Amino acid sequence: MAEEECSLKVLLEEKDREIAALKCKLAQLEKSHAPALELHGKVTPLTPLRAKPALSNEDIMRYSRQLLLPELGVKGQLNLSKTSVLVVGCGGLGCPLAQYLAAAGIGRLGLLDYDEVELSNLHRQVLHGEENQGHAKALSAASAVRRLNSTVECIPYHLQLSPENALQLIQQYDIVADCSDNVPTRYLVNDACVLSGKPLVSASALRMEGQLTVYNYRGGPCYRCLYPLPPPPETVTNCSDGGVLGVVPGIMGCLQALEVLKIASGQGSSCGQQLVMFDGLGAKFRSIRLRPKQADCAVCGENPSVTRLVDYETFCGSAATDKCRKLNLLSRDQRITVKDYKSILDNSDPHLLLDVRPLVEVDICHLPFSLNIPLSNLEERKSEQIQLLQEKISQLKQQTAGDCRPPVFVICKLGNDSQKAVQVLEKMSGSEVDSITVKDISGGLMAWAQTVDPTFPQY
Ligand SMILES: Nc1ncnc2c1ncn2[C@@H]1O[C@H](COP(=O)(O)OP(=O)(O)OP(=O)(O)O)[C@@H](O)[C@H]1O
Ligand SMILES: [Zn+2]
Repeated sequence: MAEEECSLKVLLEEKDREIAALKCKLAQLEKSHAPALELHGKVTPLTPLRAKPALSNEDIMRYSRQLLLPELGVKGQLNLSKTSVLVVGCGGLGCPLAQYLAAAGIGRLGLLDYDEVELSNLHRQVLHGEENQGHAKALSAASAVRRLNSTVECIPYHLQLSPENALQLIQQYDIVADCSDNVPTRYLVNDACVLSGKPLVSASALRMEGQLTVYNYRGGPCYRCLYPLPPPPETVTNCSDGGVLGVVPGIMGCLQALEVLKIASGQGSSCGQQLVMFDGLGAKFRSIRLRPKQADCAVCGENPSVTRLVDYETFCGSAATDKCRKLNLLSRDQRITVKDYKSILDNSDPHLLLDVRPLVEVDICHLPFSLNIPLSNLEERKSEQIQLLQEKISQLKQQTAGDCRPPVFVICKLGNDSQKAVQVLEKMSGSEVDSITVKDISGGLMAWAQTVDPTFPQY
């Protein structure tokens, strides 16, 4: 009996290995298909969507619960089946949006994203699973959508929407949904929608709040009518900086799906000149009426200056991805690498390590012996915190008798806030803080985790 059990165990282990090898092969195959899809997205024009003459018995069963709605009915359902929607971004908003559009029987769904699935996406990007990590989001979302409703035509685009491809793509769809997370892409999608005459269902979500508007719809304003100029890049916070509770983009993505379905079915959206605001903390929705289309709008106005797509990264002063937002505020001699800092630790050289992240991030992980004063408190010159810093510096001075400008190293998550903190500290005068050598640790704690200590958590 024991022998049988043992050989069964060996067999199972062997099968597990086979399954793992097959999964690995599948992942490689999916990856190798991505460039082909990218090309497909760029060059191949789509065939027009054919209207279904009538609902099949299977359609009637599948959509029966929504067919019963007088607001939709058979006519509305047939309208859905002949509508195509381009989803820009398959992240926190795009996943629930695509899921509900597919479930409701939209005719064609274009799923566009340049990025790959990461573990930190899974709490909100609910079409992707653990096994999709490292895979193209567009492909992962497409296969989840196909599993849900194989009658929906689904076209993944593993590429970045850019001024070179946006018009060609957007012109092929009836409705566009902006589910991206950066300002240049918002202007790009807006302008491409205005120039192609497509309604744009746009939403955003951050922390515990969300917003939704439909632009360029039935004579209503476009995004530029309301925001003629981009915000200064340093005032823009994204989910990887500010955090977001997964269900909040879930709610906003569902609201986007609702507006798309209303437009596609023929019922129409009421958000064409309206901003819907969701406050997750207070569990409240608020709607405000927006100003109308502006005659002097640069793209949809009477004498537009934007008549073709422009360089949106230059216009906004920031990148169209949130991947490489690295500031360069200091000179070389004001910065050290994480490896340099490791040698300082190894040599036990006296110094002070100042961590300028918010407390909530310090609670996630931190280096031992660091002093935490958030950048915002330094900027506001919070007296208690400055006093604490001064005390630590005078202790350091006692340790480093003879060194009149002892070293203070500043660290944060990615090395952007720490540079700002160095500038703030250098401007402080007339105090202990005045007589230090202050340097930024380049790349911050994430560089520390990647190059010095792989056991240090990344977030
Ligand atoms: N110009 C663009 N072209 C294609 N996809 C885009 C573009 N701009 C943004 N996106 C995609 O939009 C999605 C936005 O979703 P979300 O903010 O939830 O995700 P994220 O960038 O993965 O998050 P995090 O900031 O936590 O890394 C991302 O998947 C991003 O790759
Ligand atoms: Zn406008």
